[in-house]
Amino acid sequence: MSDADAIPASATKITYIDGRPATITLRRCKLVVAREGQVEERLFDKDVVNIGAMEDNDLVLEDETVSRNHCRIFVEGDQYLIQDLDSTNGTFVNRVRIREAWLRPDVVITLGKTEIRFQPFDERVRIVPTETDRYGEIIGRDRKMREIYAILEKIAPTDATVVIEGETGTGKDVVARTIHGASKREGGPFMVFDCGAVPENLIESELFGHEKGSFTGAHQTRQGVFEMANGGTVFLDELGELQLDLQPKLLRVLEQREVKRIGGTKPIKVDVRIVAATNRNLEEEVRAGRFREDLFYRLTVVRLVLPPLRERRDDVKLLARHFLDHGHFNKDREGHRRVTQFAPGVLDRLSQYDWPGNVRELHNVIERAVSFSESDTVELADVPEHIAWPRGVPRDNDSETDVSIPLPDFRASELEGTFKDAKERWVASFERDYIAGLLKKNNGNISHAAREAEIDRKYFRKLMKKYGITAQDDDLDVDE
Ligand SMILES: Nc1ncnc2c1ncn2[C@@H]1O[C@H](COP(=O)(O)OP(=O)(O)OP(=O)(O)O)[C@@H](O)[C@H]1O
Repeated sequence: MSDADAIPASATKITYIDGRPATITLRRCKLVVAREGQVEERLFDKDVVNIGAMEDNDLVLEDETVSRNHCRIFVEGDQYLIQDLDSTNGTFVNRVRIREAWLRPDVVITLGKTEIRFQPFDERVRIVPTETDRYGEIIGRDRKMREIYAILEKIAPTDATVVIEGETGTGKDVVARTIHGASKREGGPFMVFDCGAVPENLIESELFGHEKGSFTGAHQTRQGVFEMANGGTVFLDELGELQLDLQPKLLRVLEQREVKRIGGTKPIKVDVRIVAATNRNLEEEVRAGRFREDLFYRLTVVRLVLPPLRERRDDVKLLARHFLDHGHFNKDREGHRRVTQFAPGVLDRLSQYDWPGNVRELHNVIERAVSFSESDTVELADVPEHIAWPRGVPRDNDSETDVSIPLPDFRASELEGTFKDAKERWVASFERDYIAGLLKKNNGNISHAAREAEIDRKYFRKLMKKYGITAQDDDLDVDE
C-alpha cells in the first residue's frame, strides 16, 4: 500500500468562511453487493463498516464462503481503507488478495462468492440559517443558533461523531439529546457518561465493562456504557476531563467500533454513535498535551460551538418567555399557569445582564421569580438584586421606602444573640436546606446537584459532610 494509491475523499466536514459555517460535506459510501445474480445496494454514512456472516455486522452476508467477521471498511484521514480480519478465504480488491488497502471509487471487493462494488459519494450543501426559532428542544433565534439548526438538520440523521463545545449552561446536553432524537437511533438507548463525575479508578470499567474477577471487587461481569448503548448513542459529557491514559482506549472504540472489557480477551462489537461535549477548548487542551491529537481529529468530525447567552442577548427574552410559559414550576394544582406575564422593564433588565451561568442560570432565575411572585406577574422585585439593579442603574426611590413590603416573620429564637450569631445560624440553616433540597431534586446525584448550584463538587460534598447529609452515590465519590 503506498500513498500513491490513496484517493482523496473529502470527510464529513464543515467549512467556514470568515468564521461562519458556509458549507457542509456529508460523506457516504455505497456498497453494491452482488451474489448469485442478486444485486443489493446499501448506503453507509458510518466511519466504520464491518462486513461478515455474523448478525452483528453492518453488512451481513449470507454466504458460507464468507467468514463470521470478514473485513472492515473504515475512514482514515480523508480516505477509505479496507482491512481483512484474518478471514479464511481472504479479501480481494480488484482480484488482488490484500491485508489492508486504500479503496478507490468503483473497485470491486471479492469475499468468497460475493462481489461488492465500492462507490464513495459526497453531498455538499450550503448552510443557510433556518427561519425557525427552535429545533427540537433547543430554543433561540440568534443567527448563530439558526446556523446550528441548519447543521443539525443535515448531520443529526447521520452517524457522524459530533463534539459540542460551549460554556456551562449553554445547552450542550439539550443539543446532544436533540441529535439522538432526530437520528434513526431514536428508538435505541441514549447513554450519558460524565467523564468528570465518575472517580478515575472506575472510569475504565464504567466505559468498557469488566469480566468477573478481573479486579478486587469485580464480583459480576458487567457491561460498560458502550455495550449498553448498542443501537443508540453514547453522550460523553465533560470530555476534556478524560484522563490521558484512557484516551487511546476511546480512540480504539472510535476506530474499530469494538470494546474490550477489563480482564476480557475478545473484542465485542458495538454499534454506537458518539456525541461528546466539553466546556474546555479542546484545541488548547491538545496544545497543552492534555488531550491526544489523534483522538481530537477522530472526534471532531462535526464541531458545534454553542454561543454564550451574553452573545445572543435577543434570545434572553424568548427563553425567559418560554420558561414562564412551559416551566413545570409554573403550574397551580389544576395544572394552569400561575404567573402569566412580566411587568414592563423586567425583560429588558434580564437581557442587559451577562449570564455567566448562561441558559441554566436564566432558567433558575425565572423559576425563583415565579416562586416569589405573589400575583400573575413577575415584578422586578422577584428578580435577584444584582440582575434587577446592576451597578449604575439608579434605584427607584419609592421602592426603598416601600412600607408595604411585609416584615419577615422571625421566630423569637432567630432573633437571639448578636447579629453575627443570628446571621451564622441563618446561613447554616439555608445551606443545609439548600443542599438537601437540591440533592433531592437531582435524585441524590451529587455531580448534577453541584453543577446546578454552580459550585465545585468537592465543596458541595464538604457542605454535605458539615450537615451530615448523605446521598445515594456518595460512596462512588472516592477520589478526594
Ligand atoms: N437553547 C436552549 N433552549 C432551551 N433550553 C435550554 C437551552 N440551552 C439550555 N437550556 C436549558 O438550560 C439548562 C442547562 O442546559 P444544559 O444542561 O444542556 O447545559 P450544558 O451546556 O450541558 O451545561 P454543563 O456544561 O454545565 O453540563 C437545562 O435546563 C436546559 O434545558
